[in-house]
Amino acid sequence: MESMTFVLFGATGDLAKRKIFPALYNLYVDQKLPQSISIIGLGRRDLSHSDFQEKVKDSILDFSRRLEHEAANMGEFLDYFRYSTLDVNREEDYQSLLELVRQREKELHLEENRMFYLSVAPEFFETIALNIKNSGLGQTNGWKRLIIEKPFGHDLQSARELNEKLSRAFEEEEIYRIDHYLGKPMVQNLEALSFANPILQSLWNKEHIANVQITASETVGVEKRAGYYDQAGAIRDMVQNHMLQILMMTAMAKPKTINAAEIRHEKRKVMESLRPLKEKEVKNDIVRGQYISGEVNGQKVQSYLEEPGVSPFSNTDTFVAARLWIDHPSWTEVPFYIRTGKRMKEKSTRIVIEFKNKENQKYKNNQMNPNLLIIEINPNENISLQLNSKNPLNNGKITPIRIDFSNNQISLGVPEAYERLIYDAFNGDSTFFAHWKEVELSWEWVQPILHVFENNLVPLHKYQSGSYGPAASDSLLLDNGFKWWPDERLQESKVKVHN
Ligand SMILES: NC(=O)C1=CN([C@@H]2O[C@H](COP(=O)(O)OP(=O)(O)OC[C@H]3O[C@@H](n4cnc5c(N)ncnc54)[C@H](OP(=O)(O)O)[C@@H]3O)[C@@H](O)[C@H]2O)C=CC1
Ligand SMILES: O=C1O[C@H](COP(=O)(O)O)[C@@H](O)[C@H](O)[C@H]1O
Repeated sequence: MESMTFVLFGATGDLAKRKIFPALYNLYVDQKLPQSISIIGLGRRDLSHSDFQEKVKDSILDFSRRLEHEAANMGEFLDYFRYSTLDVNREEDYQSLLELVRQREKELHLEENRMFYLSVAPEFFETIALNIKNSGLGQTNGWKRLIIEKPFGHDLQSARELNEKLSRAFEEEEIYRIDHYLGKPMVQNLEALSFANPILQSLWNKEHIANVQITASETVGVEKRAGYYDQAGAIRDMVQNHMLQILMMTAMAKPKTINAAEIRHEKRKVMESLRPLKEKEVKNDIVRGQYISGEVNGQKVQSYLEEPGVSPFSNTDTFVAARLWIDHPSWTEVPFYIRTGKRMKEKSTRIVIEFKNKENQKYKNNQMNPNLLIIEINPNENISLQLNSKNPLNNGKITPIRIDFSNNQISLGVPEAYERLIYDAFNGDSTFFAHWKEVELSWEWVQPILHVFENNLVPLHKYQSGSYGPAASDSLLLDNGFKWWPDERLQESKVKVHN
């Protein structure tokens, strides 16, 4: 791998502490860091190089997935790090940064490859990009790359403005937009699952698939992020990015070649085929909700409106479910359902593919369950197939059986999303980063929903914390003769019977 300088804006922040330093450390342990690298952290507060190295060390001890931090190795790793004080608005700070970058490039005989990671609030992106350009940091004899964290804009217009400003300093190929869902092993695996398995590939279309359900439910509430979340809601926080990215990865056609350009091209085609929503369709096809108090994992929790920092009159959505249609010959009349919410019964990110069952009528007196392919993304990584089979203990009645292809043993040693993504960015592989066109098309699709939500043109369904969300989200599927899988309300009612 080429030698480089990694410049981290926001190096004293939460994301750096919890994700970025541990990811860099694990890459180091796996010998996946460049042989020669200089890592420069930036923040407003005054820190010496060794203070900063101590912070990096603490973050690894607290958050690294592995504890192979014997002192000798740790010392070598920490020696890559230097710190420079920088206020994003002070031009002279970029000059000091440039001096440090050049000094380290000289000391370590590095090529002039520079990676800039903006782990700061998005309102700083534009200023930083401009200063990178004007200060000379961006003029190199090697390559330059920019990694940015979502949110990429607050709506379509602001996203376009942001992109336009970034593009004054960086080319599209130089921008790596992190969507950490694209770093999850099972999301990355979707492409292999559907295209490397002829059995599944032949079934991956409207002839055989009845509907697709994508769920990202969380048990946590708004946590300490009300300032951001109350302005964003689930629609911006999860749907515009993660949920639509999973949709693209699930519905894309087989690329001509498996490479970044072709995969991103096919993903874009999914978004271009996504049926746009007008106000009427938003009313029919979108359900929004907000949690009230309840019990999650045995703990009583307060309502969204009682959370610190949330406006007591907030109409912010903490739950969104939607029915989507992809107007592409492969997917005509196949509904895709998505839903995401906070303070729900379980933490589960999964895709369920329900297959059509044309043989159902042949078995009289036997209500058959559909075949399901269940792809569990988080917290478990697993693929399972639900089939129908005769049960010898029940007079040969046809009952569903599950075949599990559990990955849990392997997943213990699997790199985390940030490790995979940072490694890919080091290598210039943008396959699992969001292309601007994907981001723009996602905002275009979401924009009418923002309008309807902001003008309160649809009900805000209150749902109990610890539930499966508003019952109205079931109706989206019932309208088409389907239900969410696994059969959750049934499981819920069974639990109640046993109680
Ligand atoms: N935390 C998370 O889990 C996630 C965060 N993100 C995104 O990552 C980004 C960073 O988030 P997070 O780490 O949580 O934020 P924090 O508030 O914890 O950290 C912000 C960082 O920005 C620096 N900073 C603030 N103002 C300035 C300034 N004027 N000049 C220079 N540096 C400044 C701070 O340094 P100092 O105080 O020293 O000035 C600090 O290092 C955000 O865009 C967020 O949306 C995305 C996904 C998850
Ligand atoms: O980006 C975000 O994702 C998390 C959920 O991520 P996961 O990896 O735990 O599924 C969500 O809690 C957060 O609100 C959102 O900003």
